[in-house]
Amino acid sequence: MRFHTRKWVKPEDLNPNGTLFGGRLLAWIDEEAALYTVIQLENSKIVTKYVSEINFMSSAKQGDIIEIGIDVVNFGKSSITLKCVARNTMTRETILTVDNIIMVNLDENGKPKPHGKTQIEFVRDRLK
Ligand SMILES: CCCCCCCCCCCCCCCC(=O)SCCNC(=O)CCNC(=O)[C@H](O)C(C)(C)COP(=O)(O)OP(=O)(O)OC[C@H]1O[C@@H](n2cnc3c(N)ncnc32)[C@H](O)[C@@H]1OP(=O)(O)O
Repeated sequence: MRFHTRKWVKPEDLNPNGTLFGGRLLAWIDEEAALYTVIQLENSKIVTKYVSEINFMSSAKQGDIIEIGIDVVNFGKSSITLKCVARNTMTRETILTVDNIIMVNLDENGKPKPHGKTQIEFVRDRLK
């Protein structure tokens, strides 16, 4: 799994207990999954369709740095299934895992559209 994104936990990211607000982390993950999908499917019209169980395993505090990793579980016809791990850079503890995030490729009318992709592509390979 590749960890592309880092986030710094700031005061506005905390819950009343003083630890990272779970909803904030989920928003970061949704954004990361959307960007990953846009790049892989080469289409900016995509949506989050389904998110499986989310397992919060540890927390983070102000000043911690969070890394978000995404990997592809499956390429469907119009969908792509991703999995995600968020971890604390300093402690290397896993903060949460999400087994299945289903993103759907859309046409101009907002209907599912086949994306034609079957494997992860890297930008450097597209340039060849
Ligand atoms: C350098 C780059 C710069 C880029 C710079 C621009 C960036 C720009 C980003 C903009 C992107 C932001 C995105 C942010 C993330 C949101 O905020 S998304 C907003 C929240 N999500 C939504 O509003 C989605 C609302 N739902 C829908 O519109 C419809 O349900 C959908 C998604 C069109 C699907 O319609 P549907 O009739 O259910 O379609 P259906 O054909 O049954 O299923 C489609 C696929 O989904 C699968 N599926 C459907 N339901 C399920 C389910 N419950 N479980 C599993 N799979 C399912 C099906 O199996 C099918 O997969 P395939 O077999 O085709 O692979």
